[in-house]
Amino acid sequence: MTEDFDVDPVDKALALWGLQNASARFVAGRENRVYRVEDASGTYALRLRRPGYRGADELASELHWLFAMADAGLNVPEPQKSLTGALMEPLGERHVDLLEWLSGKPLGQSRDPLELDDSVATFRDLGRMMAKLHNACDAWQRPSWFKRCHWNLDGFLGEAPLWGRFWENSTLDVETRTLLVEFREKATADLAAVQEGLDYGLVHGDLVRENVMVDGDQLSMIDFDDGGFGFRLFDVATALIKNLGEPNFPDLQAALIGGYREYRPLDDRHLPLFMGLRAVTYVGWIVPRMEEEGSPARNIRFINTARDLCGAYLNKTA
Ligand SMILES: Nc1ncnc2c1ncn2[C@@H]1O[C@H](COP(=O)(O)OP(=O)(O)O)[C@@H](O)[C@H]1O
Ligand SMILES: N[C@@H](CCOP(=O)(O)O)C(=O)O
Repeated sequence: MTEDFDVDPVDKALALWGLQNASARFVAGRENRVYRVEDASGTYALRLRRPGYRGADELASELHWLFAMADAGLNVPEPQKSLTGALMEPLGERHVDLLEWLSGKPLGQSRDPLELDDSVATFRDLGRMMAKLHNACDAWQRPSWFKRCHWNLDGFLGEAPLWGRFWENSTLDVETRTLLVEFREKATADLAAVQEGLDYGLVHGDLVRENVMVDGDQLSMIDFDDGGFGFRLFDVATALIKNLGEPNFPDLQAALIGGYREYRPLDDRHLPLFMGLRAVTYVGWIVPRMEEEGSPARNIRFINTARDLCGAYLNKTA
């Protein structure tokens, strides 16, 4: 369903935060609708959350989590309270929230080569920031009603994976489908065998380049929409997967893991499994989005990455 969100709902939303005189510029709308809002009091990200993706309890959980992480000194956008003192407000069929606007620009775009002065140093910093996030998550006392998704065995590989039944993507050729089905079976057995020993807790879930902001030597994280309970290696795999084409990928990986280990232990023996798991999530994610602009090319890219990573995993562990 398309919605015609022009000035009206945005004005209504701004008024809920007492920002009726602020200027608002549309920034993004593929998932949530995001506006950059500015007035004398500061700059903010107004988010009209997409309907149907997360329940009100999950959205509220995300905001309380974010608030706690900002409070703990993490570089994340602090949610702003509305005039009623709430972190989010209902607006029609949606919920809206207002976050602190973080300075800088995204670390990169998925399809383009990285353009960083020192990509290895940046990935070391990213590893450090990720470990600090995991530490702060473990230290945080969650409210009893806290509810987020679970990136666990079922969430990746069960009958209804969080991002969809990747093996049923109708564009898969027979050979690739067979490979992904085989990966699903093997990954299920392997994850079941090792999961008890793996670091598990709250994870960002989508630390791709677009969700890491860079301002000078300062990094920050946005978009906790897919955050939930998960294996910490999932965050590592997510941060790495869109960089596989970088000529210095092994150095980026080593730097990320090295930076992480400065603040938190990390057993990376099962990283290839999580690279495969991360890759197949995208093959499922694209299925209901196949008609969107850019989707055919994205779909091919996701399938190729999954074929490479899952194929490598199966060959290595055969
Ligand atoms: N707090 C923020 N500070 C700065 N930029 C933001 C902030 N929140 C969102 N943005 C910008 O808006 C874009 C979309 O926001 P995001 O939360 O990633 O939504 P979605 O994943 O739904 O597209 C981001 O890529 C970023 O450019
Ligand atoms: N989950 C991503 C998928 C887009 O991947 P990309 O590699 O094309 O950037 C999203 O939310 O956009």
